[in-house]
Amino acid sequence: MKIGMANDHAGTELKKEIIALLEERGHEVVNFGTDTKESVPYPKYGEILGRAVAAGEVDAGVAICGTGVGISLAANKVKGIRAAVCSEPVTARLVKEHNNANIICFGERIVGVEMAKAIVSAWLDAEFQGGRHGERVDMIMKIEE
Ligand SMILES: O=C[C@H](O)[C@H](O)[C@H](O)COP(=O)(O)O
Repeated sequence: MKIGMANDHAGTELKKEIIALLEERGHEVVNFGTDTKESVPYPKYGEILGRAVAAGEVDAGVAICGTGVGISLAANKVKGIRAAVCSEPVTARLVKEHNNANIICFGERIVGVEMAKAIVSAWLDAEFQGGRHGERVDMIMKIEE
């Protein structure tokens, strides 16, 4: 898959580890920045990633900020985006299986490197289950109309 990555200054270090994981797993990574610790606004990066996923420029996205929340709120404002904040892998699996989350988010100030890798792996390994979950996701997407 082609996976987009975006983060603010609070996610720069963890992003490097996640890019390495994604590349080890054979994915192509598109890095939308930021790549320094100079303070930048997370809404900008959430929006950039959200628009790239919604446009099909990338297949899915990983977003990091201090908590994962701010960047998820921004990404979720883009039509077609279901960005989910996770701090452990069970939720990460379920947001794919039940909610078909197309962006996974977490906080560098909240989770360690190994937990973040476990979150990303659980999300990538899971499959959307459709059925009743598909009907509910459709209901969410209709709210955008
Ligand atoms: O939800 C917001 C994120 O956690 C940001 O990364 C955080 O607010 C940045 O905080 P600061 O500007 O104090 O580094």
